[in-house]
Amino acid sequence: MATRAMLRAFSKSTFPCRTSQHLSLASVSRSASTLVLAEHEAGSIRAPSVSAVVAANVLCKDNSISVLLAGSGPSLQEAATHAASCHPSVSQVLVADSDQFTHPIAEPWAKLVHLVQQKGDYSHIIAPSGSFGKNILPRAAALLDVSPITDVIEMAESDLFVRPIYAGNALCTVRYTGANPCMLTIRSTSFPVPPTLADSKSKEAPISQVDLSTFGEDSIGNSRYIKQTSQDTERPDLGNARIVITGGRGLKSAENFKMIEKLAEKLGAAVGATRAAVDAGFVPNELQVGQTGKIVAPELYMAFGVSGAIQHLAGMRDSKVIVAVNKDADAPIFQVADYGLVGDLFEVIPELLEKVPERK
Ligand SMILES: Cc1cc2nc3c(=O)[nH]c(=O)nc-3n(C[C@H](O)[C@H](O)[C@H](O)COP(=O)(O)OP(=O)(O)OC[C@H]3O[C@@H](n4cnc5c(N)ncnc54)[C@H](O)[C@@H]3O)c2cc1C
Repeated sequence: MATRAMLRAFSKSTFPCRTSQHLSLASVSRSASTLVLAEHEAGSIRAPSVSAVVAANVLCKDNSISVLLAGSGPSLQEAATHAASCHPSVSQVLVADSDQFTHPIAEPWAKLVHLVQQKGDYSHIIAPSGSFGKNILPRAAALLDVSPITDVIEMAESDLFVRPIYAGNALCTVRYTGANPCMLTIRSTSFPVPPTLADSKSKEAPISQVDLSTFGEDSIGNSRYIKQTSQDTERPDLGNARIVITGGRGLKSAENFKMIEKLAEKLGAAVGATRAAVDAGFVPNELQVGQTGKIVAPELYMAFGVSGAIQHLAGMRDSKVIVAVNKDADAPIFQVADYGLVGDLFEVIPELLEKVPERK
């Protein structure tokens, strides 16, 4: 069985596809002052937004990171307090408090970014590469007349970034030669929050309100908030979980998929799925892992009845330890697995459920 280490070495060093899109040789000199667009929930800024601060810190060693939060009500103020102490490099938190931001709709947010950029003249604007950042950043970039760079996994220099292309099979180095601001979405799995940071109580940055007096009512645009549905809050968030248990088409039905959920419960894990499992209606599409789903990099990724299509691997190949169970010994998932078991998942999962102790 080819080991994952071999595959990684192949794709990251000897694979001939590390491309360079150096648009011009002239390097743009910037003194970095970065604005991070942060998403918050229940009075805290979300983990991917803290990763965006970690990424911003690679650019700005001189503590000049501003965090922008928008919303309304008391939970916004709680989130601002959290943002103010989430990383020692945060120099200020900007809060836009208005009913227009109660839901993260892209149009008013993009207009807000435009307004804040006009006042702050930031060299970089960074958002995490989830649905929040992917929704807002391109619109804000259009308003600011710059071209964003998405899915950055490495900040090589303040204007040189690495991002995956072809479903993660090649890495592309891009030099930004446009005008300020350089707008980026970052993959949070590539900028993990150091555990020591979560434990430490860092200094509190000042919090100030964004002046919205010039912010018109016309920013609502064509989008309308209908409702938000989210996964069971008892379970860890798929994007940040330490363990992910994924089921594929091999599970055969939504009823059988419940075995995956039971195992995840026992292990305190998040549940993932392949696109085939989602398309077959076993689980909702928020659980999809892969090129067109979520990108995960947990400590442990267990895949049951997953063939290992390239589009699926694009979302999980950076997991620390990969375990695969498949009845087909030639399934491509075994090429990236650290531990592989050729077997019938309908025998393996019940046995695991029996042997794994209940969580206290
Ligand atoms: C543009 C594009 C984007 C895509 N994006 C994604 C994406 O984001 N995520 C994604 O996952 N896919 C994505 N896909 C789809 C992808 O190409 C595959 O079709 C999909 O990942 C296959 O899912 P699967 O492994 O569950 O199903 P299959 O490929 O059908 O594999 C099922 C596996 O289960 C095994 N199996 C069956 N029964 C058992 C059993 N009893 N015990 C053990 N093993 C068993 C089989 O041997 C087989 O290997 C995308 C495709 C395209 C074209």
